[in-house]
Amino acid sequence: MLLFFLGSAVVGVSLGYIIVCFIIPWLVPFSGPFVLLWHEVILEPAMDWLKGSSKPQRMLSYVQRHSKRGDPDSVISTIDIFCRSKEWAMNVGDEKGLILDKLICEANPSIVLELGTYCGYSSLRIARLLPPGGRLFTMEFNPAYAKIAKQIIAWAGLESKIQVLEGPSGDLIPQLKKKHAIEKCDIIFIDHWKDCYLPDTKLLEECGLIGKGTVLIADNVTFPGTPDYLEYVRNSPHYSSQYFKSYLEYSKTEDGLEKSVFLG
Ligand SMILES: C[S@@+](CC[C@H](N)C(=O)[O-])C[C@H]1O[C@@H](n2cnc3c(N)ncnc32)[C@H](O)[C@@H]1O
Repeated sequence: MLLFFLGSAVVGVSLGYIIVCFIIPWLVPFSGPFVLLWHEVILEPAMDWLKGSSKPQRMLSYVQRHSKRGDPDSVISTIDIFCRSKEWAMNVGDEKGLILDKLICEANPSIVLELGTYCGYSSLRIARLLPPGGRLFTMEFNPAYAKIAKQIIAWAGLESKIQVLEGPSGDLIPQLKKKHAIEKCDIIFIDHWKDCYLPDTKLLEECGLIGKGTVLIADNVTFPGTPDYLEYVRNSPHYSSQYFKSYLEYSKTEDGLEKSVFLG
């Protein structure tokens, strides 16, 4: 009887171990909602508790230990390695990142605005491609994320090209013209909370920061999805819009970028 009980316990624990350590992590990348649930709601708080640090702090420390200081490409690829092999994070990621790179190079922008900095991954991708004199303004309302982003940007040596503006985009956008002498944005990379995409786009229009030729690049338009924003840019006679299919960062779930050029 005791042997049967012990045997059942060993089989149960082994099965649980296999499910938690192998089957769930293998299945997670195929389902967007599971990616977020597993990584953001289950793993991240557990790691924070076990390690006594936040994920952005662990990312910064990994970057400082494994990347070449002053080399943005090395910092970017090190963050990708961290996110693929250690902990998933909500950067635009390496696959959509290549599309973003291409769109930035095609537009050759002088002034770029980014909505949603997080740890500065996409800021680095964009800023390293700017022409001499080009500037990136990036907005982040979480002070802890903004602090890490500034340190990662400084580690990559791009602090002269990137200005991190701390606060909610809805408050910061109306200040851009006067406070930062911006006439209009050449590119706007939209990657903050998904329900802010449409109201902030309309606010940018009202403030005169979107002009003829301004290119909007919106991330996560398929997953988690931004239906109201897509409906607006795809049906407005003022925009010419194009979808670039890809995958949710560090996963196998479909996602994509929407490029929308303001026609005037
Ligand atoms: C998806 S992450 C940005 C990822 C980043 N663009 C990258 O690819 O590396 C979204 C970020 O936007 C910030 N955020 C969300 N809504 C915001 C708002 N209204 N104003 C400023 N920051 C916001 C969040 O705190 C979060 O850090």
